[in-house]
This record gives sequence, C-alpha cells and structure tokens, in this order.
Amino acid sequence: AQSVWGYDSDNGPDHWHENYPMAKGDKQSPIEINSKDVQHDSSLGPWHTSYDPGAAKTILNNGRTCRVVFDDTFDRSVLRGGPLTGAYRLRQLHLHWGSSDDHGSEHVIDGVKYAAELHMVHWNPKHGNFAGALKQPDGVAVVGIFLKVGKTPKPEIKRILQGIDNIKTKGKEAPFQHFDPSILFPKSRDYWTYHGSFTTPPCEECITWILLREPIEVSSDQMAQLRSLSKNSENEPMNPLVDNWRPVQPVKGRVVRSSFK
Ligand SMILES: N/C(=N\S(N)(=O)=O)N1CCCC1
Ligand SMILES: [Zn+2]
Repeated sequence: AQSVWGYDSDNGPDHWHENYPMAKGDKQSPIEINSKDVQHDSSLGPWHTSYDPGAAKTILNNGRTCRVVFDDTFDRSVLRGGPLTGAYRLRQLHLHWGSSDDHGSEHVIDGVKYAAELHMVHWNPKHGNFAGALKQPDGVAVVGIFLKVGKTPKPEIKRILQGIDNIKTKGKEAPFQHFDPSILFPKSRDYWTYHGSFTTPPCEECITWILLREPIEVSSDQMAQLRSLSKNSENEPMNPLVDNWRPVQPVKGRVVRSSFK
C-alpha cells in the first residue's frame, strides 16, 4: 500500500509527519553533532554491557533494514552505566546504510557521513514492556556505532554479513544464534549522548542516544554485500535495499554531552 512509510520520494522522511505527527517534534533524531557545541560532562561514567550470546535468535530482512532480534523476556542481555539509570534490555540491532560508501549514516559528525550506522536497541524494563517504554522519555537506549570503509575491516562484522546471505529478500528470516554483539564494539568506549527519538516512524521521543566516537571498519565489498539485500520479496523484482537513513533533524536547543574531552 502506498501509505506505508519508507525512504522513497512518495513515502520518505519528508512525508512521515502526515501519518506520524511526532516526526515534527522538538526532540527528533538523527542530528548533526558539531564538536564545538558539545559539552564534556565529567559526571558521565563508562557504559557497560553484559550480553548473553544465547539470547540471539534470528536475523530478518523487513524490507527496510536487516535486524537481529534477541530474547528480551528477562534481564539476559543488558546495557547499563553511562547516562543511564538501571539496566536496559537488548531487544534488537539493525543498520542504516547508503547507496555508496560516502554516505549512509544517520547521525553526522562535524559534517562527516559514514557509510553505515549500526543501532543496538535496548529498553527499560521498569516500564513493563517495550510498548510501554516507547511512551517514556527514559524508555529506550540505543548504542550507535559508525561503520567506516577502510583497509583493515573488523573481522567480527563478518558474522552479520554471513547472516545476510540467508535473508536476501523482504520477509526472509533465518536463525542467528550464539552471537554476542559486544564483539562489534570499537576499542574506545568514548561516546556522545543526547535525548532524541526513533529515526523511523512513529518517531517516539523516548531514546537516550549513546553514540560511539570511534567508528569500526568494514570493507567496500562488505558494504556492497549489504546493498545486495532487496527491499522486495522473492517473487518481486530485485530492488536494492539502500539509503534507509533519515536526514538530520533540528537540534532545537538540545545539548549533546560527551564522556571525553
Ligand atoms: N527506529 C528504530 N530504531 S532506531 N533507528 O531509532 O535506532 N526502531 C523502530 C522499532 C524498534 C527500533
Ligand atoms: Zn536505527
């Protein structure tokens, strides 16, 4: 149906507010981060994860991204510390990427767009369930990792790309088990944090963003593999799943804090 949101000219980010009014809110994501406006906050401690590899379940192509889902029925894989109070449960991870290596990330850092951006979505169990957490300003925490095309790709990213081979078309889902996503983290734990929203409709403003300063490296071939996913199902023409990123949104006076100087 045409009304379903997407990233094309007739249903893309400029149209989302027509069906999802929150998309025009004052705390939308992504944003551009300008280092000159960032405030170092010495009270921002380190963030920590404790992920159970056994919580990983499946990898899915939903026609808009590729997503790995985890068992979040109890505190099995959690994120804590940094700007957060309490333990947030890992629910899923997914990516946003471009049609070429020079763009694709959602957040932009001092004018730099990375080839892709990986999001690890966690929710605060004090709000009962994920749906309840979406209605709260402290409901969700997303760790964002930038993917940069380089000559020494991070070997661990291969695991995600192997999974991608089994979900080439929309609606395909495959087992994806025994996976600890913390292997994807860069060396440095430095991060920026600010309050924002989901970058897809309904764009609820329930997210504490934790964006890692150090990108991880991927190869151009690995990016090409990501772009070989199709937006369409297997009995429809191949339509490359690319440019599934939302443009930066107004900062509206929000302050981005950093854990580093
Ligand atoms: N937009 C989203 N995450 S994101 N791109 O804001 O991290 N999600 C929508 C449903 C669950 C995650
Ligand atoms: Zn995302």
